[in-house]
Amino acid sequence: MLHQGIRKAEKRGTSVLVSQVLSVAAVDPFSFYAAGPNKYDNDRTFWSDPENDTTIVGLGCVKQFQAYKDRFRTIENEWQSFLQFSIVDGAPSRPGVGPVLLGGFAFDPTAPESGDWDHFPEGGMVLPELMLTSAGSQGWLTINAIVNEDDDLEAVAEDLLLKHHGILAHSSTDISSKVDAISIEEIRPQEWKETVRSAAANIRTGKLEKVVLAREIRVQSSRSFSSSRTLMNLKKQQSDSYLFAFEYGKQCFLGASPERLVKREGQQVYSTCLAGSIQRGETPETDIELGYILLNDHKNRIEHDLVVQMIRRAMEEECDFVQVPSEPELLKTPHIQHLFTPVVARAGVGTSLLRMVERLHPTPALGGYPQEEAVEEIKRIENLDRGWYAGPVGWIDYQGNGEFAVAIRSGLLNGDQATLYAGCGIVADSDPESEYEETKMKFKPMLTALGGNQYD
Ligand SMILES: C=C(O[C@H]1C=CC=C(C(=O)O)[C@@H]1O)C(=O)O
Repeated sequence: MLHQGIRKAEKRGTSVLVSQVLSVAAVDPFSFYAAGPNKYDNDRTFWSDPENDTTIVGLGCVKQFQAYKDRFRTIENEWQSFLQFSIVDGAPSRPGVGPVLLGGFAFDPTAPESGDWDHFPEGGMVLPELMLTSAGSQGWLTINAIVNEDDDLEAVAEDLLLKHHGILAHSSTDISSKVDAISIEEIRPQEWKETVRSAAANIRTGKLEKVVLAREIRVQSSRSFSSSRTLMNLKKQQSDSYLFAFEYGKQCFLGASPERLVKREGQQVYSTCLAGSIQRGETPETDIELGYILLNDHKNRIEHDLVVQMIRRAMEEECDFVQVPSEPELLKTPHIQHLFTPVVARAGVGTSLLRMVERLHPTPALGGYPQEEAVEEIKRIENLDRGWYAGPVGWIDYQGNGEFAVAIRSGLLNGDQATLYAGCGIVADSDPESEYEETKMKFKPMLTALGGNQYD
């Protein structure tokens, strides 16, 4: 294949992607990720969906796709033209195997930056050098190489074999899920509550109907945070969420999000409306009671309905046969219950996964309503560099299948420090104190995974 690739590169006068897929016995994706730093220091990606349909771990990077302006389309176009002369061998006909890009997008590329996210591009997806896809007891290893016309076949082949053997030899690494002692620093909580108060007042008098305001907390550990350990903990504690991790330099952005943005599998498209929150009950009875309160709460229903309206409209523009249930149901995670409305559709002619991401982001679950005004309001009053928090993160394969989640319940690890982010939808009758309590609840999944739950 490499020989074929080099010949093709000569003929076309361009680099050629050679992608070889091997079926492998079940390899634990967490161990595979943890084995990465030996060779692939700071260059790892992780994705898994709540159904465990697709877990993808990427090590290294043979090509980066980064864009600022028109970021979704630019990456889409570059990916398509890059794939034009690619050679893919051994890939089964299932999504997420063979050439796959993994990555994400900042919430708002035009927002002022604090420096916290310096290593992260506004839009950045990577094609890993080695990628493990696992689904139940099945696994596939995709090895990607880019060859050029003047490459030496023997040298390229030897390099690939060494990497391949090296990683498989290491992938039995045992990861301890022990957590460290951590301390928490709140960042301007009073100022945030004040901002919520004035945002709600503006909503009562202006044309904005909802704005999502987020805040951050800083966490300090006695030793460097480990993204593999944190992912393992998230897997144990938040098994019904999407898990994701993206390393850039010494930083790693990771989290456990319950919220799908959009998934495409063949012509089938799925999205999710998730907004409106309440805590879990301590007993099954109080839990059911709280769920009932949430389903019937006026403020939460407004927050949720605005998300449904917007997603329905966006999906109807891009897809056919859009189905949206008329009433929300409950989605329960270990710390929180949400109002949840699933959306199913068929991809329209000429649409694509990244086009749908562009059309949907940010939904009123992360930005507000109307969309543009809400994003402007966030920029004006929030005083937070969201970076990739609340942006779309996910993957897209060479056949256009893939999935994006919304990067909430997340944090940025940086050595022995971590910054965690959480926000909530503000509407006309939002109360700053209860919104503050809601953000505390939304920090808990990440805090528990990092080192305990002393944030009460
Ligand atoms: C913005 C966040 O959550 C969103 C998703 C679900 C429920 C939400 C809410 O009830 O406010 C938020 O819209 C976050 O967790 O940081």
